[in-house]
Amino acid sequence: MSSSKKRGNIYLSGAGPSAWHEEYPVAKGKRQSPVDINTNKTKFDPKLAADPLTIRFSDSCCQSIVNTGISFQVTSNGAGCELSGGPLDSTYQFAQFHAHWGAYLKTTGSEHTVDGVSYPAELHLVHWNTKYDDFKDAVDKPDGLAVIAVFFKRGKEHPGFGKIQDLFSKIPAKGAKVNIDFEFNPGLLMPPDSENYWTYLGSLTTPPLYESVTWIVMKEPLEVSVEQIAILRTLLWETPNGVSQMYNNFRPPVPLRDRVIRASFG
Ligand SMILES: NS(=O)(=O)c1ccc(NCc2ccco2)c([N+](=O)[O-])c1
Ligand SMILES: [Zn+2]
Repeated sequence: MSSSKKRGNIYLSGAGPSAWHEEYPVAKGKRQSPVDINTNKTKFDPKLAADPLTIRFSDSCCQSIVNTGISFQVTSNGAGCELSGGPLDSTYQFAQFHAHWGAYLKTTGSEHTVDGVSYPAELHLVHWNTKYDDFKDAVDKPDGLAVIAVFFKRGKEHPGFGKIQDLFSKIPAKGAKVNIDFEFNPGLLMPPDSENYWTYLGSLTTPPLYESVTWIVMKEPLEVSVEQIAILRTLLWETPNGVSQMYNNFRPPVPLRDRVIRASFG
């Protein structure tokens, strides 16, 4: 058991994300995530448009949903769900999606920010590089993972995401897991325009913070209803004061250091 497991909630124990470097020195590394996307400093790269990002999802790729103790996670065997092109030099296979969100009536919640502005939540669709044997082999390699980040903004209801949220009541505690016995295509969670994105080399945003992620952050947010943002907080997690509603499970942006964020659009 790593000490962080004994401490339980990585966001609420000790000083939270600002103390992660004590157990994970890489937290102060050169390619950490998330970051603020300063749109005055991003650089359009025509090569990204020349070899368009190819995002393939299927109706049959989501098997189960689990409460990981810091988010929900919809897990996939990756069948028919692959990512290639754009900034990627090989084919990546879909593994899971989860999200990060804020507190009631707060504007924070996303991990990446755009010109210093947060969204209420951020979805992560995690893929692993098929040049490696499996996810576990890929997870700590510099080119091991590719994560698509989709910002959530308050607006009209998103019925597709609602079908996933209908399962939250079945996973009330850390480790709880249920099968998904209906077809769910994660492509439903992509914004209408997924041509425009930013990309940079970064890391996992929670311990062990491996510097193994090529981030692909969609410029256009996905609309979900204000009620759906609230339903995220009906998931439960352990806190130093007992089990309570899950929220503020996000790492704030860290320094960009010597990196340039590329844009697929001018
Ligand atoms: N917020 S994220 O998409 O960057 C993210 C964070 C952590 C992990 N994993 C934590 C981990 C890896 C090995 C042991 O434990 C993953 N992931 O696994 O895709 C994704
Ligand atoms: Zn995440």
